[in-house]
Parts: sequence; C-alpha cells; structure tokens
Amino acid sequence: MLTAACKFRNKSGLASTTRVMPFFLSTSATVTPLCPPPSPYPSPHFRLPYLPRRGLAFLAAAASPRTLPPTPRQAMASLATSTAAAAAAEVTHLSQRDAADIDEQLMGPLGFSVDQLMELAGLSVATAVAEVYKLSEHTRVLIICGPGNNGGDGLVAARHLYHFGYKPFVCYPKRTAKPLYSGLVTQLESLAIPFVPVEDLPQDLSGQYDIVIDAMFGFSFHGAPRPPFDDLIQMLVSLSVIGDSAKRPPIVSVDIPSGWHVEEGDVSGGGIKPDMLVSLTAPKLCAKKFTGPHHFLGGRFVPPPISSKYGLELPPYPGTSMCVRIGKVPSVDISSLRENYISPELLETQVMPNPFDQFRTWFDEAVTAGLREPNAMALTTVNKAGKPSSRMVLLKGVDKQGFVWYVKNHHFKQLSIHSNEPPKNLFLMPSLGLVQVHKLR
Ligand SMILES: NC(=O)C1=CN([C@@H]2O[C@H](COP(=O)(O)OP(=O)(O)OC[C@H]3O[C@@H](n4cnc5c(N)ncnc54)[C@H](OP(=O)(O)O)[C@@H]3O)[C@@H](O)[C@H]2O)[C@H](O)CC1
Ligand SMILES: [K+]
Repeated sequence: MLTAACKFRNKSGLASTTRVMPFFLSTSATVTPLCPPPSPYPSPHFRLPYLPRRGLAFLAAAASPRTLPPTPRQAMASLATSTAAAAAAEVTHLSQRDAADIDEQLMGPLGFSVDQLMELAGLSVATAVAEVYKLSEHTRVLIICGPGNNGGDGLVAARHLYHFGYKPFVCYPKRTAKPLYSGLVTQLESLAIPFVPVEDLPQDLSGQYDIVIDAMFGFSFHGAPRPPFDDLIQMLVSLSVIGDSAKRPPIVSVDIPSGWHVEEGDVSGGGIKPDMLVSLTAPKLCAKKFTGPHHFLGGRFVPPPISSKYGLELPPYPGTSMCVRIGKVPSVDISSLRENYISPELLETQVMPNPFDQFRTWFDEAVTAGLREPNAMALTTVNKAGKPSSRMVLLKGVDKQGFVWYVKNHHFKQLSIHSNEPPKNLFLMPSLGLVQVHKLR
C-alpha cells in the first residue's frame, strides 16, 4: 500500500535546453509532503504471459476476490517460480473430434455464424503476428491459404495485416466457390493485394518475403497432403531447415502446422517447423509437440457453456487483446535490440518558455501515442555522503508549482531529498523520440 507522497514546488523557470535529444529541462522546486490517494494498480495494460492456476495459488491466497489483484511485482515473482513448460501443460489441448464438435456447437445452438468466427480467428492471427514481428523489420507477408476454413482465416488475416500497414501477398491455389470465400477474395482484391499463383512462387521464399503464414490446413486435415499443397509444404520445410532464423522469413502456422497429424504432431519428423503457432479456440493435441519460440492463443469468443462442457482451462486475454501468449517467453538477444531514432530536429527556439507547459504538451502526446505508463519516471537523489540512488516512481500530478509523485513510506525516508544535490526525475518517451530530464530543487 502506498502511504506517502512528495510535492516539489517550482521557484524559477527554464534554465537550459539542448538542441538535440536527450532534451533537458532544469527547474527548481521545494518539497511538500502530501497524503496520497490509494494506488489504482494494476495498470489495465500490464501484460504477462499466461500463468497456470497453480503458479498463482499463493497470490490468490493473499488476496480475497474483492481485494486488490497482484501487483506487477508480485506477478513477476510468481512468473519466475513457474516454469514455462508447466504453463503450456496447464492449458487444455483438444482432440480432433472435440475441436470439430466445438465448432459445430458454436455454429449451431450457440448462434454463431462461420463468417463471425473466421473474422475473429483471422483478426487474432493478424494481431499475434503484429505483436511478435514488428512492421519496421517485417513488411512483406506471404499468406498461403488452403481450401477450408483454415485458409479462410488466412484470407481474413491478410486483410487485417494490410490495414496494420504490412504488405500481404496471398497464394490461394484451391479456391472455394462459396460466397463467404469469394467475398473475402473480393475484399482483398479491392485492397490491391496481389494473389500469387503457385508457379510464380520462388523455390526459395527467403529473398522475397519477411514472414510466411501457413493457413493451409487446420483441424480437419487427414492423410497425406495432396497437390499442390504437398509441394507448398515442402517449400516451407526447406525454409525451416535454414538454421539462422535471421536469414529467413519466420513461419507462422494458423491453428495447426500444415501437414502435421492433428493429434500426434510431426510424426515423420520431416514436417514444417514453424517459428510461431497461433492456436484457435484452444490448442489441439499436436500443439504439445510445438517447440518454436512463439505460441499464441486466439479466437476470443469461447462462451461459458463450451468452457464448462469441455472443461477448458484457457488463459485470460489481457485487456482488449485478441490474442494471448501461451507458455515460454523466448529469451531475447539483448545486443540485437535496436531502434532507429529518427526524430524531427528540435531547436531551442521551438521550445516553450515555460518548462511545465512544455512537459504537459509532451506528456499529452505520449498518452495519445498510447505509451504504457507514460507517468513512470526515474527519480534520482543523492544522500549527504554524495551517494546517488534511483528508483522508479509514478507521477501523479503536475502544475505550475511542481511535480507530484508517490513513494512507499519507507522509501520516502530513503529519498535523501534534503541533501544539497537536488533530486532529478527522468521520463522516457521512446515512441516520441524523447528523453526528458527534470532537475528539481
Ligand atoms: N472454432 C474454431 O476454432 C474455428 C476455427 N476456424 C478455422 O477452421 C479450421 C478448420 O476448418 P475446416 O474447414 O474444418 O478444415 P481445414 O481448414 O483443416 O481444411 C479442410 C479442407 O482441407 C482438405 N483436406 C483435408 N486433408 C487434406 C489433404 N491431406 N490434402 C489436401 N486437402 C486436404 C479438405 O478436403 P477433403 O476432401 O479431404 O475433405 C477440406 O477441403 C480450424 O483449424 C481453424 O483454423 C474457423 O475459421 C473459425 C472457427
Ligand atoms: K495451418
């Protein structure tokens, strides 16, 4: 619980600015303790991969259903103690029979239409792809669509990816003559999305596409793949044997890696090895054999009668998201993380004379741009011995008199704000190309 606050009051105005990022504002301030309101955590946007119920047990014990949910820190602690494999194992995996049954019930007594479910499924695929493969590095997406509903999901995903800014190409060799499918094709044609005949695909897809989406077969696949899908699957197999994932487009399989047995998985061992699998409604049994780095669940439409009838244990979807990661979060090569910071020039003459007005403008832009917790700031103080220390706090207000933030009571005692060196706060607003540092007295 949060029990103390500081208010730094401004006494003088802008002291210095720089021409380029990072941009510095210096202000002077005094300190006035305040009584804080209760903390409204957690942020609705805070996102963690699915934690199995067992992993959350101690958190559930600590909080009654009507009390505060776990703080992000508690949730992270829980995450550290739960293995990723356990997380994946706790999710229900469906047999082929149950998957088909659920489909029938959704589109029968439960009142859904196939168009609706396909739209939601395709949207889930597109959002999951966009979550993992950023537009800045993966633009050209080849979507290979099969003759059934899995192929329909691919057509829908292509449309959403187009609207997200990607450049989709569709290979749809066995078109289905039903109005649902011809409508989806017309929609893609109206966006001038190219349809690529199988014969025009290069044998090696790695030079022409940044992502390949496998929407050939879903849970109704049986037997051995027939032409032309046998060759298409082989094309993806040869792609997945290129070891260095940086040198080839990642393969994203929709619901089932095409060619895999729906329950047994890649029985021969010579099938597609997708980098990402987007399971729909619930993972099928073959998903237990998936070893790629990104496993997502989509199809946020399962009503309680289905969950209870099939005893479905599924992760909650975060916020308004159409997809949720299942299982292990891949370990990231930190050295490969990079962003091109291309910001417009910022001149001293363009900066508002009042630093608080300038702060407010940038802060509003950060909120509008959808930054997560734009009010998070690093607060740095120096104690009497000259030792600096920093901690993250949340800004709770700003006016012409200064910045207001909250810290825990015992942290407040450690702030050392009465030392000679004034505290500083720092805001990181990367999507605006901004780092703001405020020096406070
Ligand atoms: N409730 C949901 O989760 C929803 C999921 N959706 C998606 O729908 C698929 C399942 O769709 P379905 O049409 O039942 O099946 P498939 O897409 O797997 O494909 C069936 C077609 O494929 C042909 N087929 C089957 N095996 C082969 C093969 N070995 N070689 C070539 N062709 C094959 C089959 O033809 P047949 O003549 O053999 O019957 C069909 O033409 C699910 O996985 C999700 O992706 C929905 O979009 C929404 C609801
Ligand atoms: K597939």
